[in-house]
Amino acid sequence: MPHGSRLGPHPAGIGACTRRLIGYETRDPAGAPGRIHESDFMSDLRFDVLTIGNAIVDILARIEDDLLAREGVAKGMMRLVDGAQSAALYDRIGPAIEASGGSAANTAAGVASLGLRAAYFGKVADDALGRIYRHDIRAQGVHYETAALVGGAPTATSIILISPDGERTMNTHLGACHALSPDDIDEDVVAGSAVTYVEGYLWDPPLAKDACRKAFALAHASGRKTAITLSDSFCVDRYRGEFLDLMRSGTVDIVFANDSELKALYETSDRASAIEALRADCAIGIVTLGAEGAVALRGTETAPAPAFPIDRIEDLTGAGDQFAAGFLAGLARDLPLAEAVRLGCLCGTEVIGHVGPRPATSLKDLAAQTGFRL
Ligand SMILES: Nc1ncnc2c1ncn2[C@@H]1O[C@H](COP(=O)(O)OP(=O)(O)OP(=O)(O)O)[C@@H](O)[C@H]1O
Ligand SMILES: O=C(O)C(=O)C[C@H](O)[C@H](O)CO
Repeated sequence: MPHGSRLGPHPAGIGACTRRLIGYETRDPAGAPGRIHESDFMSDLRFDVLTIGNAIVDILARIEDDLLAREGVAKGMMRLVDGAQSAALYDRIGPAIEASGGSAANTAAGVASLGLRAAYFGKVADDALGRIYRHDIRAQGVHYETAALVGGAPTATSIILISPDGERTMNTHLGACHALSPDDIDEDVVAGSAVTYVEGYLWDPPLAKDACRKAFALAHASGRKTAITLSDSFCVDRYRGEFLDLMRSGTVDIVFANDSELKALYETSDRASAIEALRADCAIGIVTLGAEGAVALRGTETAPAPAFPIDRIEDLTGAGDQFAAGFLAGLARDLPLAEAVRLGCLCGTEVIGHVGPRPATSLKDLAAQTGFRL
């Protein structure tokens, strides 16, 4: 299929597509884009973005890099650990900060912080951390109704080691996330969401990929869009064939990768050729490039944006997650592609200025102060 043709003749983004498919226009007479109109309710479009992911409580601690060498973990990666390994590592770190996390949940929180409508599916246990997690994501304005796991593994945690340069290395105990299954996919929510976005990390627990495939099929059957983040270069190494198949079969429309995930996907060290391969394999591809900003690809269109300057990087946890929030919100609001990338960069910059994976300020206000009209 030619690039971009899955998005139809008006390559104006998710919001535009959805509105076209359901036959209404949201620009008000004054021309302000993206207002929620009565027609939204008539159309059954309930959410701008639905995300699905591993529901994880982050345990964030500053470390010196020699701890990574002693632990035998590569800086910047996510490694899976069991309960005993997690407990042993916890004993070896200094004081920590606990915060609700999980890559796709962080993105949903970012979308809500931007003032858009977000929903989330992810599995916690019926335990203290699970109750905190549920409170936090709802308090952040995200629709979250996934049933908690009763009588099984505990709520997932990730011990996130923050290096002096802000890079984060994650040690994730998936716990209750192993129980996420197709039964947790609320069909009405998928059908009522303009885009369903999942994290590649979901290919680790056994049934979650089936849940994703079910959600993707429902989304497309309802005329909605689908998206995935490749999550981590080691995750790409584990599931390269399946990720490429999702892209080349048209199961996912929008693909997010950072530089190392992109190169891992195409097994090359050459960014330029990998970018062209990504362009050919999906309707919209986005590559985040840390301090170099990011670039989006849609058919023959290439839309780069520089990173916003930042005085001091405190913690890189969640940079890609918040980038995705800004970019998806930009598409939902019909921003030009380069502006959606720029909004993604703005959201990425906010989260690296403090410890923790979710916004510490209103992204809606930050976007308005920076000149975005959402
Ligand atoms: N050093 C930096 N300076 C300025 N902006 C940055 C920096 N690092 C990240 N960002 C912003 O955050 C966005 C996402 O960062 P990055 O490309 O590192 O994603 P990522 O590797 O997926 O992040 P993470 O895995 O830590 O969530 C970038 O496109 C950029 O806008
Ligand atoms: O920093 C990242 O890449 C993240 O995706 C953040 C973590 O996944 C998340 O908060 C872990 O629970």
